[in-house]
Amino acid sequence: MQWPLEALLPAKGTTTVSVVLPARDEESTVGDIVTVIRRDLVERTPLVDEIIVVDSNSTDATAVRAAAAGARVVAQGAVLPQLPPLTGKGEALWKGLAAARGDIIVFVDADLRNFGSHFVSGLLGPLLMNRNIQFVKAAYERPFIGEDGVARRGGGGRVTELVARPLLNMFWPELSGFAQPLGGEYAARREILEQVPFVTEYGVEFGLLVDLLHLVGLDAMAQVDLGSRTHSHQSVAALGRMAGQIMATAWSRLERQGRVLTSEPPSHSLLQFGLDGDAELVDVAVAERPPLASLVLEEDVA
Ligand SMILES: O=c1ccn([C@@H]2O[C@H](COP(=O)(O)OP(=O)(O)O[C@H]3O[C@H](CO)[C@@H](O)[C@H](O)[C@H]3O)[C@@H](O)[C@H]2O)c(=O)[nH]1
Ligand SMILES: O=C(O)[C@H](O)COP(=O)(O)O
Repeated sequence: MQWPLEALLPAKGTTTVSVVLPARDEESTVGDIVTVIRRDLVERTPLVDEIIVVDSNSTDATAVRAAAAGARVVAQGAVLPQLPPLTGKGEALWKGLAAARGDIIVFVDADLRNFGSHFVSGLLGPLLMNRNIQFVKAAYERPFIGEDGVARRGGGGRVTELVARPLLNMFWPELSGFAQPLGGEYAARREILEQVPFVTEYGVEFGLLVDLLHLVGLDAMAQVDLGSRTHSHQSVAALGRMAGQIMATAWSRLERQGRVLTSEPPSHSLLQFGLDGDAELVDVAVAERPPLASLVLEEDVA
């Protein structure tokens, strides 16, 4: 289904829309993405009310590039500074939600290499046109772009294929129809995002899908086909750590839903081996932020 801007604009009415981009060291892509959103969806067709880049402890020029392109840049640690800081992508998204003012929040990764404004307008389509829809997830083909620059169809999304999809089919088969459960592009109404916890690190997308299914039910969750998505690939070792975080997230939800009983908690240590046989013990634990709506801020009680 197509979502022409001329149909979306009247449907938007007074609804406000925030686009939130979590970004850690994305100086090479974040500026172009912000520029396209601002040009197409703020200036030409005013569908988007604010663009926020959450600078996730970058050590490069991410914040400068994002601001120069027209985003409001917030440092992850500067949002809700009274809370002890946590790390990772989930933390960046939760802080982005806290900083955003829109009725609808659109999350977009800041490392996309083939970004077009249809990523945002496509995600907005079902939410603006149908009041019953609460959450929209993007689907796309995910090629793997090798060092030779050649795109290999079906080669991307390795953690999705090897970890997330099998886990979802095993334990939450209602969610198996989401073609890209780990993808970073999705949109939702603020009021439901504020009612679910956010897992830190890379467990956030898996946790949100499972928790939102519980909160709003499958009929309120939609999917849009956005064509193809290319991004920066991480190393296999980094994806191993991501996989560990996603398994830890799945386990926490199984426990919470009373579907597993455990006499001792699973280990969160992962022993990884380098090319020289050198071993490194890494921590794949994930923390969790509470639903934003449950947060009693000091200024609220004062
Ligand atoms: O500590 C972090 C780590 C990442 N990011 C940003 O989050 C986005 C996605 O991170 P990336 O490292 O590119 O993740 P992928 O390897 O692409 O992982 C995929 O799978 C993850 C687990 O579901 C999702 O979080 C990602 O969105 C999805 O693209 C990018 O804009 C990053 O800059 C942060 O803001 N803070
Ligand atoms: O979603 C995933 O599986 C991870 O982002 C890894 O993606 P990649 O295999 O395309 O790097």
